Amino acid sequence: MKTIFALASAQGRAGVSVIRISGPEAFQVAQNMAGDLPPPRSSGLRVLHDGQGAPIDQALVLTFEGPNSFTGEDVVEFQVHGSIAVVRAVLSELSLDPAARLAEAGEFTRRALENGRLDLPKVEGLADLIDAETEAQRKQALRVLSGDLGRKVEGWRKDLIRAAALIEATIDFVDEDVPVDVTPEVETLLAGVQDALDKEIKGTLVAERIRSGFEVAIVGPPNAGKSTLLNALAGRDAAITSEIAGTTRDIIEVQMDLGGLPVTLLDTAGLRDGQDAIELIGVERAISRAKSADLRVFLVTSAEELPVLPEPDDIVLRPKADQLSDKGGAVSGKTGEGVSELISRIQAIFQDRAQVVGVATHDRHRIAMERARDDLSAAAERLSYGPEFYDISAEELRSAIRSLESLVGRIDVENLLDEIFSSFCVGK
Ligand SMILES: Nc1nc2c(ncn2[C@@H]2O[C@H](COP(=O)(O)OP(=O)(O)OP(=O)(O)O)[C@@H](O)[C@H]2O)c(=O)[nH]1
Ligand SMILES: [K+]
Ligand SMILES: [Mg+2]
Repeated sequence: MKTIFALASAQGRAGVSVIRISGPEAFQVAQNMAGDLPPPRSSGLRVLHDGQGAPIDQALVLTFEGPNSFTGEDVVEFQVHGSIAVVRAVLSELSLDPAARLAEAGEFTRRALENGRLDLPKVEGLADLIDAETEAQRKQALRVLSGDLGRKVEGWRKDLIRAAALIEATIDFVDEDVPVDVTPEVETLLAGVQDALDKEIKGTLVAERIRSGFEVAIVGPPNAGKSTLLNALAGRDAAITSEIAGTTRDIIEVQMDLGGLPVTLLDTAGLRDGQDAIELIGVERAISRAKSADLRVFLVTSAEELPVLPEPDDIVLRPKADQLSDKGGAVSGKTGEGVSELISRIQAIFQDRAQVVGVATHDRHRIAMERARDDLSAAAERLSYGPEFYDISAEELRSAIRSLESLVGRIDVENLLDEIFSSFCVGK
């Protein structure tokens, strides 16, 4: 394994930049620049030199001896002044060392995985944590990174292995006429895992929203004040507003952090018939995006104006509250009346939906769990056909176990790695 190095902190000017070196020759490579290293798991101030002995910068040097490091290999970190020139000089000096090369994107994490320092969900959690922009995203990523999913999968796996063993034991006794009915215990084990899988599968769909954002579409007739409301919610002039009906045509998207939850607000074209061809395309898009959004805010003066049937959580408000004497259920983007109530309402709806998120958070998790669940129901059904089907039932259980193992990366990992690591940047 070649020793690798990279800038581990963000590119550009900063107070401090961190350069990480990992691999069997990390200590030697670091010594060539820093002289004597501090003992493992401690830090020391050193002057980094180039090959001619000229100083580059003063650095705080941290040493970690494998396997007790992020990658599981010997690791040295240089904390240097966060200057573009300093970082460039240190990296180019390191690249002159024949014992080391620049790391590829995600290569540190990949080594951590290969050395058993992280399992696959933890790698995904780490990627999510690095990408996290809101509180909900940070918490969700941390749950994955903490290894909860790996522990849960281990529990399910144990239950299924026990169930398979019970079935197989019965198969051995079938000829000997020993009446051991293990099916009640097997059924209980299978039902327990199936239940848990169902819950987690449901949660992954919402978890995906926490990562990418919940969509909220604002819909209503032309000139209802949709764009004005969007601007008020976003706190900036994201959409053009005017007294001309049919101002908005394309869908305008604004990303917001709503009480820690990522939300994408959609402003849509006013819904009406028989205008020019371009406006009609806008109306079609408005309707289809409104339907697929997670929530709709209708700005309408009467029920007849509703373009689609509201779903249970949807919010129906009357526009231009400032012009109404009865302001109940009305909002005004212009004066701000009712806007903070609307924000709280949207926030409460999504916080409520976010409750169902368990420890599985990725599409990859969902797909593996769905496969396991399908195998489990097949196994359970077969079991009920009687002893002649125990063989095939046990085989289906083993297939379910394999699906769960792929979830934590025990098997079938190689083809997944490239996909997962492609989202990492160099130095992670
Ligand atoms: N009095 C009052 N006027 C408003 C309010 N909201 C919007 N308006 C005015 O109503 C007109 C239309 O506002 P827009 O925000 O462009 O309406 P829209 O629903 O986006 O219109 P389209 O994009 O054409 O469908 C503008 O002249 C706004 O200034 C409000 O709350 N109160
Ligand atoms: K308008
Ligand atoms: Mg508009």
